[in-house]
Amino acid sequence: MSLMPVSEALRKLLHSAAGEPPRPCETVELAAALGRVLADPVIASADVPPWDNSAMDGYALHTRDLPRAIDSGLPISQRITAGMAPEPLQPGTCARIFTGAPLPAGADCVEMQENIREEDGTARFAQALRPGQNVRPRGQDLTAGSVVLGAGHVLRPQDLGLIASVGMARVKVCRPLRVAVLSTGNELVEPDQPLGPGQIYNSNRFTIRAALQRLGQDVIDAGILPDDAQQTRECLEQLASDVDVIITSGGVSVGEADYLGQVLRDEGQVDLWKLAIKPGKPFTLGQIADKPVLGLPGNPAASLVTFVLLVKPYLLSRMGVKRTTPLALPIAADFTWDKPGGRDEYARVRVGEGRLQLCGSQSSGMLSTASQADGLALIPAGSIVEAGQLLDFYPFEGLFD
Ligand SMILES: Nc1nc2c(c(=O)[nH]1)N[C@H]1C(S)=C(S)[C@@H](COP(=O)(O)OP(=O)(O)OC[C@H]3O[C@@H](n4cnc5c(N)ncnc54)[C@H](O)[C@@H]3O)O[C@H]1N2
Ligand code: MOO
Repeated sequence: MSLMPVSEALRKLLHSAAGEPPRPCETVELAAALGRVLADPVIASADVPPWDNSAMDGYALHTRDLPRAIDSGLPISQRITAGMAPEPLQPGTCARIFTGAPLPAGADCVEMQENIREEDGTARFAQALRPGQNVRPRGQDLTAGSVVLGAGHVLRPQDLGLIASVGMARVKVCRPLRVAVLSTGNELVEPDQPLGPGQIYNSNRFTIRAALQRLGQDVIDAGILPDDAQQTRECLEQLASDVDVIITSGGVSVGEADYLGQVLRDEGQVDLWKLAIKPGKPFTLGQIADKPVLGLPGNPAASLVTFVLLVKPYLLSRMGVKRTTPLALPIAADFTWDKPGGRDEYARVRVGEGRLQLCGSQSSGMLSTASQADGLALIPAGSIVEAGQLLDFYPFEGLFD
């Protein structure tokens, strides 16, 4: 059976997300809006800055008075600090002015104080200035009525500052999704419990929960589900009545105990399965009782990679975010890759001396190499890599934000 290219899987995921009802929204204080998704565009109600102001500590004057300013100097007729409302500048004079202070009417430029000699209330200028020099004009940053940020924008620290700069204290944002996280497998035990024969600790639960928290979603931890068809069916149906999205790990491959996939096929529907991605081939998109189920493969690295590359764009799209694909940076490989694979491989890599270095084993059962890595590098299906070749690098910072 041929594997579905990742691009096609992503298209289907985003199409499926677009078919869901839009998120309800809520109004939050700006200080609590970090990472939230704007529900409405933010429009500037006034110009920023609201008036022309000085970019330097110095002296404001009109360029027409420059010949005299250089020749014999100009009397200083006022002193303007930030926060003051200045008087209009008397012709033939200059004003002492400080960074951020409003430019007085009648002045059109500012000279920095390092270039001025001040003596007995007179400022002597040394050089010519252009109109507008060292002046930050009204509306330089934003003009009244312009779109400050569009709907679907994920708010970062600089965005909160920008919104505050137009005087807004609250924003309308999308309500987070209720997302259930379900771990499947008889072998799983929670940390702090003794390990019995054949058992391992449930690590995916923590990776996935934390990744969802980073995205600001409401996480419902549904615990561990044993490998049992009846319990899988009941658990999925119960979760479907309670949450917006179900994310599972494990049980989606072809094994006899891979009940997650089986129950979806028998009781719900499977829209995506078997992708040309490594790690992560058995990633599944399905539905149960009309609720989406995103089935991550159990192998920890496969779970991580499919979360950041497939689940995250789906969730962002559900939240109304427009740009859902992660930012890729072209960086030269410091390794060779001789055997072309049949799937797009997302290799765990470090950046050392500006080049991508493989982080040891790329086994999908290993998580330590993911923790050593700075991000993922794409080695496209059917490709070899020569040292120095540019690869798309996806830093974890961008993948998890
Ligand atoms: N005959 C085939 N076997 C497998 C194929 C295949 O195409 N044919 N695909 C392999 C690939 S690729 C992957 S990836 C895995 C995924 O299988 P499942 O999603 O069904 O996952 P499990 O079998 O339940 O578990 C796989 C592996 O991961 C460990 N695991 C599971 N859950 C957790 C957890 N919460 N925390 C830590 N580790 C977990 C589990 O113990 C297994 O070792 O299938 C291949 N097989
Ligand atoms: O996704 Mo599996 O981990 O490709 O080997």
